[in-house]
Amino acid sequence: DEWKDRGAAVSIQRHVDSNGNQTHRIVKKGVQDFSFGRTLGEGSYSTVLAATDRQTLTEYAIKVLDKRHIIKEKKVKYVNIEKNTLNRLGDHPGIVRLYYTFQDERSLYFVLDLAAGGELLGFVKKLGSFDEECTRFYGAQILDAIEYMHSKGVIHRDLKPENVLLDDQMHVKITDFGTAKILDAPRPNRSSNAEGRMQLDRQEQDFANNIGIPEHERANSFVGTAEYVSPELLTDKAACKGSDLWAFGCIIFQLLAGRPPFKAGNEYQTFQKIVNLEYQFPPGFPKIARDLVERLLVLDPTKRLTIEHIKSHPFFEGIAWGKRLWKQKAPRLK
Ligand SMILES: Nc1ncnc2c1ncn2[C@@H]1O[C@H](COP(=O)(O)OP(=O)(O)OP(=O)(O)O)[C@@H](O)[C@H]1O
Ligand SMILES: O=C(O)[C@@H]1CCC(=O)N(CCc2ccc(Cl)cc2)[C@H]1c1ccccc1Cl
Repeated sequence: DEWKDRGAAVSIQRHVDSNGNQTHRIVKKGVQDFSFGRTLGEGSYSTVLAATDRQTLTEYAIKVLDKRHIIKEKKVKYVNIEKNTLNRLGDHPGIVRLYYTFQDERSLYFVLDLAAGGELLGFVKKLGSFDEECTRFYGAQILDAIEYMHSKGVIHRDLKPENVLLDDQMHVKITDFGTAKILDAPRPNRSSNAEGRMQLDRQEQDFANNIGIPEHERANSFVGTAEYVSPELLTDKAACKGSDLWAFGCIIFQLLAGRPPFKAGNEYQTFQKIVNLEYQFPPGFPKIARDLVERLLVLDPTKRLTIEHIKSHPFFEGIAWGKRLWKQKAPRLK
């Protein structure tokens, strides 16, 4: 049997030799242990390939990062954040799991759950919008995963339909934790401003300093995705757990309306709409969903609904939270 230390590429195999003596073999997974298949997608610094473990025939998605490119683009810290965050979030059905990492001279490899269904965004675009039942199911799975992340002290900070993947059962698998924030225990020397909010971390400071500067001219700033960025991140305060719930509100709106609430000609105009809370519901937007969204898209993060309140909101009436949510069949997207 194998004992896997997740996040490392090591597995220890218990072995009994012919004289019945028990021995242990340290087995390090590497490129040779997998046969690589089709390209699932490309990121700015990565390529994601389907791959099969030659021994167990298990299928994975392997994210391959080019070291030279990462170093050139000064993204080494994102790689470490992604790895450390995924290692912390290893035990939830709604979050892409990291099984191994290994490297060779040119690349870093992350062996992840295969989300064979692709991106939720693809389905929203294909169908135009979701009906209430589908929005309720996918919203509930996304919220359940957010609750787990927050319970582990992780803020995603870039939640959007592109980062909500789907597995072969069409269940949610959230990915892309390179820009996540790990809420480490407040260090004694960390000051916090009036409302006791954590001070900006470097990424947020970078971002705050670069608002309005076109991406290509920014000096290494952290960029969430304009349409889903929360107002507190724009008015140069630190992101908080409420920032993920702002993005959640935007996602619920988008699933039902077929477009995000805040969208303008360019990023800067989108930011203006966000900080001025300038958005309209399309005619026919369901009333109870409207009530939920209005209580999430609130400028003051401390005034947004908490996860507990969202779960008991009438919009989620009938949802069985917890394990059952992940056992049931996904409603057919139509
Ligand atoms: N676990 C996975 N299973 C299946 N497909 C995946 C998986 N992870 C990523 N992908 C696909 O691969 C593509 C690249 O993902 P990756 O995380 O490398 O970059 P990205 O985050 O999309 O881009 P960027 O790095 O610019 O933010 C994505 O479009 C995604 O749809
Ligand atoms: O943190 C770890 O698990 C190891 C520690 C040993 C090690 O050398 N690496 C790679 C460090 C690294 C990060 C970025 C670049 Cl561009 C190059 C090397 C780390 C690593 C290995 C494989 C995949 C990801 C990472 Cl961060």
